[in-house]
Amino acid sequence: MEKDADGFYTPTAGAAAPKEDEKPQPGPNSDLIKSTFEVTVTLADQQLDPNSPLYSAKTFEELGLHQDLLRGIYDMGFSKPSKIQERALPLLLSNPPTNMIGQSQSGTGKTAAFVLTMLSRIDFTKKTTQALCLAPSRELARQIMSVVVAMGKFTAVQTEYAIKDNLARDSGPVTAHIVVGTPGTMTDLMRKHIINVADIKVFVLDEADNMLDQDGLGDQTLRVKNMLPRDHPVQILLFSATFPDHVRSFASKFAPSANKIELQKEELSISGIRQFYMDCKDEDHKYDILVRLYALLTIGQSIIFCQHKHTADRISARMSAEGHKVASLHGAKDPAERDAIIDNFRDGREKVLITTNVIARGIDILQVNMVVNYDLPLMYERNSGGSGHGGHLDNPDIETYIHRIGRTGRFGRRGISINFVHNKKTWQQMEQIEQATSQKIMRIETNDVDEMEEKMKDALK
Ligand SMILES: Nc1ncnc2c1ncn2[C@@H]1O[C@H](COP(=O)(O)OP(=O)(O)OP(=O)(O)O)[C@@H](O)[C@H]1O
Repeated sequence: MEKDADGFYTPTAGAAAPKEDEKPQPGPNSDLIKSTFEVTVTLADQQLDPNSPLYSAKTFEELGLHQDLLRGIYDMGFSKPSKIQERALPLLLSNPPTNMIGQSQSGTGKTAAFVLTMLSRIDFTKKTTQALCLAPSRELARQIMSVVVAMGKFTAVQTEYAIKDNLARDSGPVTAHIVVGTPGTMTDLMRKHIINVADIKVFVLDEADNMLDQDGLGDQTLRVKNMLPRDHPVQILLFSATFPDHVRSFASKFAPSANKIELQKEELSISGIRQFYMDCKDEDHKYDILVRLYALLTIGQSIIFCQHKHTADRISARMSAEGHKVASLHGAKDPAERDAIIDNFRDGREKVLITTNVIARGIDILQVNMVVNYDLPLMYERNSGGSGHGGHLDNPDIETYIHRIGRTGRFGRRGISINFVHNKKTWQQMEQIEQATSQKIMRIETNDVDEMEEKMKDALK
C-alpha cells in the first residue's frame, strides 16, 4: 500500500509480502528514488543490528498475528518487525489480555504495536465499538486512523473519529469497531451515548505520559477511563517515547499489573538525529538566521517549533511577506484549516511548517529532515494546563524536546535538529537539555552559511 497525495495510506491492489526483486531500485536522475533506495539499504542494515531499536530476531509471522493482518502489514511495505513490535506484540496478543506500558524511541513503530492489538481483538461479526484510542492532537488521531485503515485493509473493520467537528451533535449511535480521537471530544460523545462503551475490550493511550499528565490532559483522560465498563476486563495500553518519573506511578495505577517495556534515560534519543545549536545575538537575530537558513530548510522538509501561537503566526507572516513559502499551524486555527495545513505539508506541497507543541508528538512525516527549535521548549507553571495561558518556567521541557526532534530521523532515517539560543538563560536551558539527554549538541556558526550547509549535508549523509 502506498501513501496517497495527503501522505495517508490508501488501498492499492495486491497484498503479498514484498519479494527481493520488487524492492525499490534507483532510477536515472531521480533523487527521490535514490533516497528511497538509500533508506531501504540503511534500514535493512539497522534491522540486522541487535543494538538498533529497529532490530528483531523474529519475523511478523512468528508474532502470532492473523493472516489478514499480515497481509495488511506487507501491503504497507513492512518486511520485519522493529524491536518494540517484536517484544510487545506477543505480550499484547496473549490471553487473558494483559495491560502494557510500552516505551520505545520516537519513530520506531509503536503505532503498529497498538493498532495490531486493537485489530486483533475485534469481533467483526458484532457491529459495536470494541476499541478506543486517544491521542493528544487531532493531527495525531487522524494519522493513527490512517494506520488502522491500512493495517485493517483485509479485515472488515469499521472506524470512526472522535475529533472536533467530525460527528454532528445529533448523530445516531456509532457502530464502528474502533474509535480514535482526542479526550475532550471522546468524553463528550460518550456522555451523549453516541459512543457506547458496553463492548469495549481495548483502551489505548498514545503519547501516554502526555495524556496522563495532571497539568495537561490527565483529567479528561481519566474521565474517559472512568466511563469504561466494569463488568469485564478492558486491556489498557499506554505507549510513548518518554515516561518521566512524575507520571510513572500514575501510569502504573492507570494500567494495573501491566507488562512494562522501558528505556534507560541514555537510550531515549535516536542516534540518527544530529543535534546542533546556533548562538544568536538576540530575538531579532533569531529571525534573520531563520531566513538565512531557508534554502537549507527546503532541501527536504522542516518543522520550526515556537513556544507560542503568536510567534508562529508572526514569523510565518513576516517570512511570507518577504517572499518565502511557509505555513503555520497551531491549536487556535479551526479544525478544517488545521487538516488542510497538515495534509499540504504531508504531501510536500508545503516544505516549511512553523508550529507550536501541538504537533511535537507522534507526527510521522518521513521526508522531514530538519527540526528547528526557534524557541526551546519550556515547562509551564503547574496548573496552567499546558495551555499557554499560564506563564512558563525557566526550566526546559526535556520530554517535549525529545519528541520535537523526533519528528525527524524516523525509522532509521537521518535528520538534523537546530536549537536557537540567544542569551545566558537559553544557553543554560540548552546545557540542561544536553545533560538530561546525555547528548552533545554541536555549535554551528551563525555567520558562515557555507559551514552551515557543509555540516548539514554531512549530517544527512
Ligand atoms: N516494521 C516496520 N518496517 C518498516 N517501517 C515501519 C515498521 N514499523 C513502523 N514503520 C514505519 O516507521 C515510521 C514510524 O512509526 P511510528 O509512527 O509508529 O513511530 P512511533 O514509535 O509511534 O514514534 P513517536 O514516538 O514519534 O510517536 C512510520 O512511517 C511507520 O510506517
